[in-house]
Amino acid sequence: MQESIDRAKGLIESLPYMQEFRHKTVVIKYGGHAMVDENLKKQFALDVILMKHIGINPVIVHGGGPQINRLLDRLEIKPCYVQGMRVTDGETMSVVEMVLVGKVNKEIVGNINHCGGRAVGLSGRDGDLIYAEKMCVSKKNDEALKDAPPELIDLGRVGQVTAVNPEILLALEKNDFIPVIAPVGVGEDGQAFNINADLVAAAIAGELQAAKLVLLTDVAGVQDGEGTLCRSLKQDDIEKLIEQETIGGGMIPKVRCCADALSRGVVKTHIIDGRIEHAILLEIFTKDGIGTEIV
Ligand SMILES: Nc1ncnc2c1ncn2[C@@H]1O[C@H](COP(=O)(O)OP(=O)(O)O)[C@@H](O)[C@H]1O
Ligand SMILES: CC(=O)N[C@@H](CCC(=O)OP(=O)(O)O)C(=O)O
Repeated sequence: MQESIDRAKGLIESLPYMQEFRHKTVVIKYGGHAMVDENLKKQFALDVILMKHIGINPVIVHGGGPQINRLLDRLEIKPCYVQGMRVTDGETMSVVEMVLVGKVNKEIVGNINHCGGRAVGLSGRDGDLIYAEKMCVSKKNDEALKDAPPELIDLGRVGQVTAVNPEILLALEKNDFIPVIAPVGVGEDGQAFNINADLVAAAIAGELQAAKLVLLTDVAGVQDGEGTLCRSLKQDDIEKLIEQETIGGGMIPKVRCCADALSRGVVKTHIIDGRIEHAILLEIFTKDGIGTEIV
């Protein structure tokens, strides 16, 4: 009996958060490293469906870096990254679009719908959702690129978001669908751009004036210099921690995306471990959460 009572108490603990976020938008970035196995993928789908059922508007932006690398490997194409961005020539762009839009996106949509939700998959090219332009990488302040010849920093079809056209998302929300977005944008030439999924999630969260942006990754959150999890960070701390090299690698674009989303009016951002079952629910509906919040 006590176990059942505790379960009910757990539900009541969530009530204030359910009330707070009803009718609000929560953008979830579902990173490729968080898509570990079938069980975890199903739990993710169930979390999203539960959010939708209690009146929250979840919008999913997914990645798929490791999944792209697996196909590139089979095609014997070596992946190459500059400052966390995949150098994307024409052939790689076809693989990126095939994997993100054709495979990963459909798998997420399939899981949500199979579990009883109503998801619709989109790429940034659908309904002109994400406009993009070529991203230029500066060699300035980058020791690793100091001696690189100029052609080495042409990232090819890597894009950055120039605008989000939310029309299609609003139409889906009105009809109670859950949008699942692949991070491929459209350029002025009508061609596809490969965009880092964190950047897309931040731009969409800003455009929709989301209550939250939640990034699911493969670490517990942001760690301090001693390796301890930071429960809460302020937007102003971020550049300082990058300068001190406490934050490095793939975490740099993540925290910068959070700062960018906050500047665009998103209320709170979170970086959490997507490999934990029900990570999103634990972060949003419990007092302590499980990862790092950036406010
Ligand atoms: N201060 C830090 N706290 C946590 N992770 C960090 C930190 N500095 C660097 N990292 C690295 O950032 C990585 C997360 O970025 P990345 O692998 O690009 O994530 P994803 O594939 O989910 O987009 C971590 O696995 C970790 O190695
Ligand atoms: C330009 C660029 O690097 N694009 C990423 C898009 C996918 C992504 O961001 O996936 P994760 O979130 O799983 O890393 C890529 O090609 O891997």
